[in-house]
Parts: sequence; structure tokens; C-alpha cells
Amino acid sequence: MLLLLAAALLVAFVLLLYMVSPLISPKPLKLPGAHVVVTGGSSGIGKCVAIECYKQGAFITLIARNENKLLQTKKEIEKYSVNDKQVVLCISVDVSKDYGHVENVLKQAQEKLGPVDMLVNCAGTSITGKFEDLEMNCFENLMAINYLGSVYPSHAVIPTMKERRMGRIVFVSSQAGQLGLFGYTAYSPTKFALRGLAEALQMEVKPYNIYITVAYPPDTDTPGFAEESKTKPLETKLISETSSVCQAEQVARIIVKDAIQGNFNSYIGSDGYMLSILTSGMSPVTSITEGLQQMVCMGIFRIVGLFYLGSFDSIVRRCMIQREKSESTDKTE
Ligand SMILES: NC(=O)C1=CN([C@@H]2O[C@H](COP(=O)(O)OP(=O)(O)OC[C@H]3O[C@@H](n4cnc5c(N)ncnc54)[C@H](OP(=O)(O)O)[C@@H]3O)[C@@H](O)[C@H]2O)C=CC1
Ligand SMILES: CCCCCCCCCCCCCCCC(=O)[C@@H](N)CO
Repeated sequence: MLLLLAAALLVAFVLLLYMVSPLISPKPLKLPGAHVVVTGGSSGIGKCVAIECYKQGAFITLIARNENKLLQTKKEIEKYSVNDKQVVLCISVDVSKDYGHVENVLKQAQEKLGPVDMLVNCAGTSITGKFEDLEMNCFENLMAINYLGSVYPSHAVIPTMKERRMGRIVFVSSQAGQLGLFGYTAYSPTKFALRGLAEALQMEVKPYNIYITVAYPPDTDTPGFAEESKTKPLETKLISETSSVCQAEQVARIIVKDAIQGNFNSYIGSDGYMLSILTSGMSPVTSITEGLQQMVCMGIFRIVGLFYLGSFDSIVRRCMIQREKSESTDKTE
């Protein structure tokens, strides 16, 4: 009898939650005619994000350093036009160097294509290696590109978004921004930093109807990933092989969908789902269903996670033993 009452109360509580859910779920952004700025838009995930938005009728500003790559990508994107008014604007700038310059070029872009409706911060890069082998400038450069390179463009577009009481900002973090892994001592902190920025900023701008999305992609087949793989420690390779490599098109589709919906968390695949639930901490929720899943699954996923961590530790230990063995045979030879 008591059990029945408890169950009924729980059902009533969940129903109540769903009744208030329109209060926390944002209205989807309309992409046709919208102005979308993509930093790092000339390659990999950023390029695919730009194509995905263009296919849905958006006007695009691509930002990256290399002008030739930008122009080539512009041509590629224009093949997907859905109406003859659509424009792809290219801006060559380093998003991590001079804030004044970044602010200026974004002002010019807004004069040409109208106020920014959505900013996707995708410019970024990775360097892997053992902590003691990484030069100090790796830590400094990665923080500049991956973290400050997202702060600058966001800071430049927020005032207009607040005035218009609308907008979306996407930060492209990484699964390595949800957990620290061997070889990522310089990269992971830059991706964790984006999460802190996103949480604080979301609390500030939610009353202005601006929604922040943090994307946590797994390894993705891009020119950047190919470059990273050239110098990856064996441990990092073996640990990363736990989850498979995704296609940039698929990653981009999910990021764009989540940004349109205003979801704070954007993940890919079943590992991504578990990691997002497990690391949800005090991050905002954008639907009741999401909150309920976190409440129910967190404990179970912690158990699964401990098994993963155990297997990662054993990979690292095996590699160390192997290295020591080969070093000692080298010495005796
Ligand atoms: N690929 C992967 O496995 C994963 C990637 N990510 C993240 O996704 C983002 C994109 O990665 P990916 O597509 O692989 O990268 P790519 O290396 O393929 O592309 C990076 C893009 O960013 C631009 N860029 C780099 N530095 C700067 C800068 N200082 N100023 C302006 N533009 C810059 C590059 O152009 P240019 O060099 O001409 O400036 C290029 O357009 C990164 O933030 C990365 O950390 C996250 C998880 C997994
Ligand atoms: C309970 C759930 C446990 C899930 C375990 C997940 C396993 C993680 C695999 C590590 C993938 C590393 C991604 C880094 C990608 C990246 O950012 C770089 N490639 C950028 O170039």
C-alpha cells in the first residue's frame, strides 16, 4: 500500500516536472536566413558545421588564418546552396592573437551579413606527448588557441546578441575535456576550461534568451586529427582506440542540431552519452528528460567508468614495463 503511494507520488512529481518543462526548454533557432560564424571553418569539423548550416539556408562567415584554404572551402560550400541569396564570407584572422583585431573583423562581418545569430568556436588544435617532453610553449600556445581563441569571438558577439535577446554560441570541447588521459596534459586543460567558461556564461545570458552549447566530440577523422596522430604516444593511441573514430560530417550534424535546440550538452555515441551523464556535475539542463536520465544513470555509469579507468591504467603500466625492458636490452647489447 505504502509502496503504491510512493510510486503514485513519483509519477505525479515527474508529470509536474514535465508541465513546467516549457519554462526551461528554449525555442529552436531558425537557420534559414540566419548569420552563422564558424571559426576554424576552413577544415575538419568546422568546415562540416559550415556546410550543414549552409544546407539549411544560413549565411556563413568562415574564420581561419590561411587564405587559400578559406577560398577553397568557400567554393566547396557554395555547391550546397539552397537559394541564390546565400553568401559565404571569408575572414583571415588569428583568433588567438589580438582581441581588437578579432572584434573589428566581426564588426565588419556583421555589417555585411547582419547580426550574428550563431557563433561556432571550432578553431583549435592539439599537441600530445608526455608532460616532461612537452615544451612550455605547447601549454601556452594551446591555451591561447583553444581557450582564448574561443573567448575573443564570443566576447565580440555577445553585446549584440544581448540587445537582440537571441543567439547561440557553441564551444567545441572534446571527450578529452571531460576526462584527463595520458598524453593530453597540454590539451585537456584547454578543453576543460571551455566548460567552465560555458557554464558561467550560460548563467549570465540565459535571461537574454541566448543559449550555449558545449560539444564533446570523440576522435574525428579530420586533417587536424591526422596531424595529431603523427606524434601521439603509444599509450594515448591504445587508450583512444577504446572508442572508434567518427566522421566529421556526423559530428557536425549533431553539433548543429544541438545548437539549434539550445542544448547545453552535445555528445556523440554511447561513450559520449555515458561521459556526458557522468560529468554533468552542476551543468544546466535543457530538458526534464535529460535531468531524469542523469539522476537515474549516474551511479551505474560510474561503475562502468571505473572499469574503463582500470583498463587505461593497465595499458599505461604495460607500456612502461615494455619500455623498461627494451631499454635494458638496449643497454646489454
Ligand atoms: N578531430 C578530432 O579528433 C577532434 C577535434 N576536436 C576539436 O575540434 C576542433 C576542430 O578540430 P579539427 O576539425 O580536427 O581541426 P583541423 O585542424 O582540421 O581544423 C582546424 C581549423 O581551425 C583553424 N585554426 C587553427 N588555429 C587557428 C587560429 N589561431 N586562428 C584562426 N583559425 C585557426 C584552421 O585553419 P588555419 O590553420 O588556416 O588557421 C582550421 O580551419 C578543435 O578545437 C579540436 O580541438 C575535438 C574532439 C576531437
Ligand atoms: C563511462 C564512460 C567511459 C567512456 C570512456 C571513453 C573513452 C575515451 C577515449 C578517449 C578519446 C579521446 C578523445 C580526444 C579527441 C581529441 O580531442 C583529439 N583527437 C583532437 O585532435
